[in-house]
Amino acid sequence: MTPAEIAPKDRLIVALDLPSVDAAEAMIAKLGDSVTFYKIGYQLAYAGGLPLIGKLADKGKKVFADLKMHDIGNTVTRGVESVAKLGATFVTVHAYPQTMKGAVEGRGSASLKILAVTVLTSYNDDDLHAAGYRLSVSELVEARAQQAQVLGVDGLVSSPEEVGALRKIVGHQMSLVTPGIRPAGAASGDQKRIMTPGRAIAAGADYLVVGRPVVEAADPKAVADTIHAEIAQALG
Ligand SMILES: O=c1ccn([C@@H]2O[C@H](COP(=O)(O)O)[C@@H](O)[C@H]2O)c(=O)[nH]1
Repeated sequence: MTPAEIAPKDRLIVALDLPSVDAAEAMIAKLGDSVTFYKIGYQLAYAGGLPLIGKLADKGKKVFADLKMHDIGNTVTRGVESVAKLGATFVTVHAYPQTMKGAVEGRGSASLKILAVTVLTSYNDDDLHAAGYRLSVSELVEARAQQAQVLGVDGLVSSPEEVGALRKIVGHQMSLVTPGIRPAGAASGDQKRIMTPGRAIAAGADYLVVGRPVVEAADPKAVADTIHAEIAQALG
């Protein structure tokens, strides 16, 4: 999908990092028409949140199943086959060659898009070295993007800091999805590679993932609306 084909409202993906389906449904009600795209990750998925994917899809919302799969290829293939039946738009896998190959096989011709997580946005070079990698964050993100492209993956998850370099590698063939988004003045928490919504869009990100700055806000809808306004301004 080219940037012009993405509905501006869909560019903000709100991470429903909440402890229960009831809490998630209350947040979705608060956000109302302001948010069209939601992300379900570990916290909600393991609290019984997977059926929300179909419920949200039935209401015309899009859902990103942030399951960050990583296992032997056959298990990833079968897992993605199951996720493809839930109604999600995106599912994540870690950007290891066997994992990405298995995921693309499991997707087959389904409409589900596979996103490969390049290097988590809470990691910097020191964290990668502590985990045994010799490459820097930017080198590893770029190497994994090249592998993902060859294997037929649909999109990449990276920090907005890498988006410019990634566009040069993958053009507009792959969607670039960026967590690590912080409105000016928001606490970074455990995120290490961060950018504001406006700068991330200007850098070329297709989708922005925002969790705590929205779901922990006193007025989540007001924060989501402000992010949309910043996105619109950056898009010109
Ligand atoms: O590299 C990654 C991949 C996924 N995430 C997820 O995005 C949200 C970000 O939440 P914030 O509260 O806005 O920090 C969260 O669900 C992560 O699991 C990521 O942050 N970085």
